[in-house]
This record gives sequence, C-alpha cells and structure tokens, in this order.
Amino acid sequence: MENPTTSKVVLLACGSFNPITNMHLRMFELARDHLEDTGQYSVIKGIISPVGDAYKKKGLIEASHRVEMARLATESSEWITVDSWESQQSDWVETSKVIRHHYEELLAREHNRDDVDTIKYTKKRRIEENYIASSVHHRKRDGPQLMLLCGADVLESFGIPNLWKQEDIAEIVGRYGLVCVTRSGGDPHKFINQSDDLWKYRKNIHVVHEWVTNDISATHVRRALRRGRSVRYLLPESVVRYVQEHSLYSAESEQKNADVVLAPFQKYSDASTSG
Ligand SMILES: Nc1ncnc2c1ncn2[C@@H]1O[C@H](COP(=O)(O)OP(=O)(O)OP(=O)(O)O)[C@@H](O)[C@H]1O
Ligand SMILES: O=C(O)c1ccc[n+]([C@@H]2O[C@H](COP(=O)([O-])O)[C@@H](O)[C@H]2O)c1
Repeated sequence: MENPTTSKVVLLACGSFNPITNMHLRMFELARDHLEDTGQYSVIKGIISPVGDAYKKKGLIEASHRVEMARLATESSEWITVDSWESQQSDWVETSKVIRHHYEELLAREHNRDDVDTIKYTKKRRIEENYIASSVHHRKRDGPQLMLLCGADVLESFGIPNLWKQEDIAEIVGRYGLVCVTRSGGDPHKFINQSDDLWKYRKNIHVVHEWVTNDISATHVRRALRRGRSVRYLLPESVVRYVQEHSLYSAESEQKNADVVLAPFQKYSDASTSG
C-alpha cells in the first residue's frame, strides 16, 4: 500500500554505460535504501538512459549494443528499467533536456492515470464531482519527483569550466534534485561546501556513502576485455555473454572517436577515461 506521507521518486541515471557494470546497478540500490531510510521518500522506479552515439566519447561503442546490455542487466530487476530515447537522438542531448523529457513523460502518465481514475470514480458516484476535481488536483501536486542519480565524478564535473551550463546545474539541482553516490577519491560534501551554486541547493542533494570501496569502472572493464582478461563478477552474467557473443571491446573499438575534435562537453568525458 502507498504511504501517503512519503513522496514518490523516480531515479534517472545518465551516462555512457559502455558497458553497464554491476556498480551501475548497485548505485540504484544504494540510492533507494538511502532515500527510503529518511522516511520521506518512496522510490518507485529507476531509469537508465545511455547516451547517444553523437556523444563521441573515445571508445564509445554503438548505442544499440549499450542499450541491449543495459536491458539484459536489468531483466531481473523489478524496478530498474532502461530507456532508449536519449540514445536514439541524432544529436547529443544535454542532461537537463533528458531530465525534462522524462519528467514530461512522467506527468503525462500521471495525467492519464488521473483520467482513468476520474472515469471510474464518476461512474461510481456521479454527484461528488467537486470532490473528484479537488482530489485530482491534490494528486498532481503530490506527483512523483524525478531525481538525477550519479556518481561523485559527475557532481564534481559541474566544477569544470565551460562543461555544464550554470542554468542547467541550477535546473537539475534546484528543480529536480540529485542523488550522488561516493566514488573512491572524491568527497562530494567537500565539493558542495566549496561551491556557492551547489551550497544554495544543498537540501536537494542527497549524498549516499558507499562504504565498500568499489572502484569498478567501465574503463577498467573495457581494458580487461581488450587484454583478454576475465570480467566475470564485474558485469552481470548475461552481459558477459553478450560481450563474448558480439566480440565487443577490442583495441580497435577503443580507438573509436579518437580523432574527433572535442566539443566542450566532451572534454570531461575524455578526461574521465582514466579509471
Ligand atoms: N564505481 C562507481 N561508483 C559510483 N558511481 C559510479 C561508479 N561507476 C559508475 N558510476 C556512475 O554511473 C553513472 C554512469 O557512469 P558511466 O557510464 O560514465 O560509467 P563509468 O564507469 O564512469 O564509465 P567510464 O569508465 O567509461 O568513464 C555516472 O553517474 C557515474 O558517476
Ligand atoms: O548537460 C551537460 O551539459 C553535460 C555535460 C557533460 C556531461 N553530461 C552528461 O554526463 C554523462 C557523463 O557520462 P560519462 O560516461 O561521460 O561519464 C553523460 O550522460 C553526458 O551526457 C552532460
């Protein structure tokens, strides 16, 4: 049964997912536990949104493979899903626009649910129309919240000059909210404290501490694969099989986009390929 005192939350994670790792999945579990522990939130859904090919990060393999691997990885989850909208866009889409897209979808779905509920209710008790109108209004106000879920490296990338637009950061953190999972080497609390922009919105930033130092990165996985090393237990078994069946991640695939002249938003992605 839904708890009327908690706000429903949908978590959205954006990234390359090249390929999806167990840590990406764990990030969702950690975030859900953390938010629900506060007693204020109920996490109803997680969405993984792999970036499109136009992101042109070095070594980024085709979106169709990355989306399929994410689908396989989440097959057994009751609440984490994959959405291919972002990956299907021909141009790179800024994260603020990806969030907006998903928020609109969420509102549209809520709206449809309200319509269905209203019809059911009207059939049952036609005379109480005023009550129906007010309850619909109330539900909209209390509709699900969408929060961006990321690792500390993404939060810290907010500080890289000319990477993110200031108004986008304000929109993401101020309007939607952020859940940030610690990653070895980073200190999100310190970073928030040192940024006036983030400090302003600190109440909307939920820092989740991962106590088990877990340095799985997609970069590490790709490196192991091109060296013919095992990646078992770093990735879900179904993803390991998919990688093998399609012979993904070789020295050649790592050179994809190596000659691309980087746009400002890609400078971070290149620098982050160090894990
Ligand atoms: N080990 C980890 N701990 C915390 N967050 C993580 C971890 N690995 C990935 N993430 C987060 O998952 C999201 C998607 O990450 P991404 O696809 O860039 O994976 P990555 O492992 O960082 O990739 P790469 O090594 O290719 O840069 C980002 O928000 C990132 O911060
Ligand atoms: O919206 C922006 O300005 C922006 C700037 C830099 C990076 N991003 C997003 O951040 C994510 C970074 O992923 P990755 O794999 O490069 O670490 C990816 O989804 C990018 O689209 C977004």
